Amino acid sequence: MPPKRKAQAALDSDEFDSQEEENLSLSDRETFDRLRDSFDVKAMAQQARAARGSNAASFLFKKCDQFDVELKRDHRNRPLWIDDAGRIILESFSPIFDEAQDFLINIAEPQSRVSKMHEYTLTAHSLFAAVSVGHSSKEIIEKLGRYSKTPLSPSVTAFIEKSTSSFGKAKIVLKKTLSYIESDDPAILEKLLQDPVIAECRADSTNGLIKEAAPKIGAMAIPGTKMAAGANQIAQSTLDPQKPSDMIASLRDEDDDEEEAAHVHSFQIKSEERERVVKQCQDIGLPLTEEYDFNNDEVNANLDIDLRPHAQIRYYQEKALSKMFSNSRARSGIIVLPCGAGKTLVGITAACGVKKSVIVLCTSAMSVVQWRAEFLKWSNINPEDIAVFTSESKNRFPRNAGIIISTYTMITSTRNRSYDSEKVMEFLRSREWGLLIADEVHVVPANIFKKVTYSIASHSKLGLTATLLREDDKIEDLNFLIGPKLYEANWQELSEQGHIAKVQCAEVWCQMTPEFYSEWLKPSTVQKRALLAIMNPRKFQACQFLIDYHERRGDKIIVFSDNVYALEKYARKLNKAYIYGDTPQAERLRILENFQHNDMVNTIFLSKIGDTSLDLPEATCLIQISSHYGSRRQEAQRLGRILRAKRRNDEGFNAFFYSLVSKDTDEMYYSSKRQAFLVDQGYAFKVITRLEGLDQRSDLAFYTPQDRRELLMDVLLAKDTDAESERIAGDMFGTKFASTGGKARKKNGARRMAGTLSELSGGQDMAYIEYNKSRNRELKQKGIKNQFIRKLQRGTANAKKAAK
Ligand SMILES: Nc1ncnc2c1ncn2[C@@H]1O[C@H](COP(=O)(O)OP(=O)(O)OP(=O)(O)O)[C@@H](O)[C@H]1O
Repeated sequence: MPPKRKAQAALDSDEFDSQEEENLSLSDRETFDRLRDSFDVKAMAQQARAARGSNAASFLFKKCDQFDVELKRDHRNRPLWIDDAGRIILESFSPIFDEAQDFLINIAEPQSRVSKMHEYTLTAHSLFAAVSVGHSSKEIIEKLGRYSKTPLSPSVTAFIEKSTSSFGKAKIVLKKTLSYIESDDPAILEKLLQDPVIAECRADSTNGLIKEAAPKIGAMAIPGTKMAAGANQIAQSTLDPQKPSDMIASLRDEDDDEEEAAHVHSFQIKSEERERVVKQCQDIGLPLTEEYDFNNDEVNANLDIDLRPHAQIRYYQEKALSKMFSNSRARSGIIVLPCGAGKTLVGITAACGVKKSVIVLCTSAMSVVQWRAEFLKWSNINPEDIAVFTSESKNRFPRNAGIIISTYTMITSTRNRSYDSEKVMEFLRSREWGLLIADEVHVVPANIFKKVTYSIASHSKLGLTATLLREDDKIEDLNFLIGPKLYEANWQELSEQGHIAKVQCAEVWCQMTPEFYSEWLKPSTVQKRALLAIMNPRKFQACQFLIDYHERRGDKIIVFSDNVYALEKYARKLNKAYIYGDTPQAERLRILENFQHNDMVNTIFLSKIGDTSLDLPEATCLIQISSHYGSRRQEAQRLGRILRAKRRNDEGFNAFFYSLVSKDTDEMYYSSKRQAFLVDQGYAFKVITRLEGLDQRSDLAFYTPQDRRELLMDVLLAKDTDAESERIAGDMFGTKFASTGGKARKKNGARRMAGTLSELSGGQDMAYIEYNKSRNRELKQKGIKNQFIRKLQRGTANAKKAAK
């Protein structure tokens, strides 16, 4: 029975039939389960029936007083339910779904977007972001009312009015690398200065305010004015890809009719207290805006950069950028796009829009190399104008304006800076930057980002991420560290349109062998038990079986293991190449190059260094054998490695994502936690309880009891440190989470459905040949070069040369 009828049936029966509930697809079930946890389904169904509601979601709103209110007569044509607390359910099967979704994405936080129903929440932050991209309070209330099946409750209306009324009253600006709070209205500043925290952060000790003639910069975007209309026009512009030159022109379009305030008033704050002030202003209900009028900045030199003619911005990239650039200024904030959807090009286009010096911060030196290569690929920037600041190369650009790409660690580490590093840091500190692009921004801890903004005086900041997720729940910090979320794309929509691959996700349950399980049950250290679960021979065989199966289908496979001991054991035993933190850069590039272009190398093993930023469009299958506790962020980013699959637009193409878990161990608990985010993005995880044909395969590793006992001995003799996840210098991922033993999140885990591999993809008749030599060494002897890798290598070599 389709989910809509299923929901309808729930209205017509006294309770949810558990057998029928089993038949729901996982994503629908997940929504029902989660919502049902917080509501009383029976009562909801009765209430909704009483209200004669015949809509799919009506029974989900038991606690809403508004169900005493009549549904609008034409409620069937309206797609939204809004409860008193600002939670919104959108029916994705409504004919006006697209229009309603476009609107909701601007004003509310998406929580869950499974196939038939999407869930959003109105928050103060989301409404602040809505006003900052040109929506007025009146417009928000009117539109929500129009889409809603019931009249808006007064509490929702009041919340919207309150959250939007204080927007734009004061802003934070940068003048000659110093920070000021500025407003047209001195009373607002006086009010701010009455706050003890803000007063303490003031840089000067005078009582008065600085009064200046209003700069050309003009007033802030006022919702409903021509400026805002212009912004909306860009936001709602054609979905067809635009010519890059038009795109940039529209981003830089000026509006001369804007009215200017006669004077502005300001006071200076201590640069190191910038974030504290921004946060405090938010807390007291006077959020500061940060916008950069780059067109009128005559102090900082212009950067000669434009997109190349072949760069065609996709519609969702354009939508995201239009949120940043409406009203001809660059607004600080965060853009959320799925992995592989092209955040780098969004960042590059933003740099082409601002045309002032840009600093890009990444999480690793490898990403730095990739960002540089992408700048050269998509823009006409003079290669000399892009400098790289990493431990290997410490460059500056020679002209007045340029781009520097570096890592968070390079900018924020204070210990033992070399002379060269210190010189570059001085260079970075001494100037104003037009734009700071923060890649993978969700992983940056607040204290690190504070150090960044203290060192780098930038007029605007753009945070890029695929998952606004942090296991320590500090994601809220980003609102004041960078700015509000400007745009978040829908994963399923992009995958339907072929911008990212469609993926079949499965969790494969692997029985522990008796000898491994009896050891696992004994009192032992957490580390040893984890290692026993990872090295479970059944898991090993499942991995081997899946590799064989997918290699035969012509897939290119990445096997992920956080644990380096397991990574090496698996890879060596299966004679596959592997990369982890200690693998030298040249060897990494050689392996990746072979993976992409050598038909003999179809599987590689990667440690968590491959979680992010690796652009391997050949990869079509991913197998995860060990991972970082319940990290939803890692799960999503790993999925991202196959979302860019080159073959994604082939007819009927599917990429595959398998998580192998040892049954009846902690791995099962963590696995379900890990899936929660992806389930919210509409992915359905199947559980494979039995790999058909695996038991008959006598050629698989550890087939004999003797082999299994030997493996067990190895594992028991391994050091506890072997069982730990890899620690990578400068790695910021999940460190906090690790310290809490993975128990930081309260969010529900995903629910699973049983199935067999054949349902997913079918599989039999595998062959296995064992080699003794390390595949890494073998590849070293052969060596293949392609353009992409050569470019990467050339980038590194040039950087090294320049550094000398
Ligand atoms: N508009 C576009 N036209 C053509 N190719 C594009 C476009 N945007 C992005 N791509 C390509 O898509 C691939 C993925 O882009 P990118 O590496 O920027 O993804 P990402 O969003 O940063 O992913 P991750 O979060 O995994 O790092 C790259 O090969 C990039 O060149």
